[in-house]
Amino acid sequence: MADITLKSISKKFKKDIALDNINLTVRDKEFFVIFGPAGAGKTTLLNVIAGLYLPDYGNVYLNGEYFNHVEPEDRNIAMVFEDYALYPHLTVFENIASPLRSPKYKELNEIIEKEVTRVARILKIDHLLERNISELSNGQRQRVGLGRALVRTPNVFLMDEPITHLDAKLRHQMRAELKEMQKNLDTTTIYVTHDYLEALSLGDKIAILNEGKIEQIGTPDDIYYYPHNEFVASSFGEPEINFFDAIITEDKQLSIFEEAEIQDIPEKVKSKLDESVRSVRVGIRPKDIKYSFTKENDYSVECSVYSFEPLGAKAVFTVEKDGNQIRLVVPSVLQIDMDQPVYIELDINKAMFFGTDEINFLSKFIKDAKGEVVWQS
Ligand SMILES: Nc1ncnc2c1ncn2[C@@H]1O[C@H](COP(=O)(O)OP(=O)(O)OP(=O)(O)O)[C@@H](O)[C@H]1O
Repeated sequence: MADITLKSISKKFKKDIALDNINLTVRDKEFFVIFGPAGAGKTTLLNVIAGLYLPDYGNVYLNGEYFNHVEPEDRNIAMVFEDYALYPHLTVFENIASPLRSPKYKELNEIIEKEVTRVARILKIDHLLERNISELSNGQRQRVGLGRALVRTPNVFLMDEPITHLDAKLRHQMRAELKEMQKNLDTTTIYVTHDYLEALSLGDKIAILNEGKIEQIGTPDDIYYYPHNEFVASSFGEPEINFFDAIITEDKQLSIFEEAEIQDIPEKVKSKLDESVRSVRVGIRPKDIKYSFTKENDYSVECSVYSFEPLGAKAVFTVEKDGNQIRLVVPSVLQIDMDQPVYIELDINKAMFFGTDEINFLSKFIKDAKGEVVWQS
């Protein structure tokens, strides 16, 4: 069993703050995803957990025990990196077996045989064991890299973008396989990615990191449906969510476009709106905007066509209103005349409401006695 807790972790490189007061707990057997853009601090965080970097401030605990002073090689943590440095002159079997032959783990041949076969089966490379690394595809090499980490039954797996280099089709396949593999492994895993689909599909929990700070921690549903702020909402979803400035009227109704009818605010949002709130930001995902080519009701507004980008069965249709671009998802068979007017209607029941400070009115978080944000799961 292995759970990991980070308390108030901060790390600087000269003047660059890579991690800024990180607090999180990864529970035993959880698949915990760390998601964030380039330079967010994801790899630094893994290195702190692995013991490769000492934090400037804060503590790491394993199963509640203070862990900062434990040397990396004594942590029993296995790391899988994006560039899986394999031994090119050895077979797949020998590559996977290599950690078990190291002086630290020196295992009997019989045990090595059993373990390598077990891992190779999980990764579906058992038919490749006698091949040389040079005879493998990139995807197969990636699996050998994973196999080499899996063979050790560590306390924790740390995976740093392990499938980023694969082409889209293979990545999709590996994503499904990683998920299946995780069920069989039963080992706490911390997985770094900047791919939001990977985060949503693999994570039991996701922590969103941005400029060294945690923006939100939650289940994939929490993150997608209750993003804590505009940064999180924009990071999950393709095409990106649309934001509108809107006015709350005296009788608590919503006005987004001057020429459209004001609308009722969904009850659950209304009850959270303070009397003094007069302006909000409304976030609506592209799939939640209806379109038509004739005006159908008083809630729709006229826009002009900006662009039409077919992507297989679906297309991204961008329209323009008062100089702002609004993204919609439509079937790609739609015939669009660039000069025709288009009417859009926002599905307010699917909208997210953010304050002018970009914080979502409905996201689940509380503040502790010190005023620090504590995420509810
Ligand atoms: N060894 C180092 N020396 C100096 N600065 C560093 C070092 N490692 C990371 N940084 C800086 O710390 C910040 C966080 O880097 P980190 O590699 O952790 O981000 P990341 O989220 O993993 O990014 P990416 O997705 O691009 O790998 C960046 O500003 C980076 O330039």
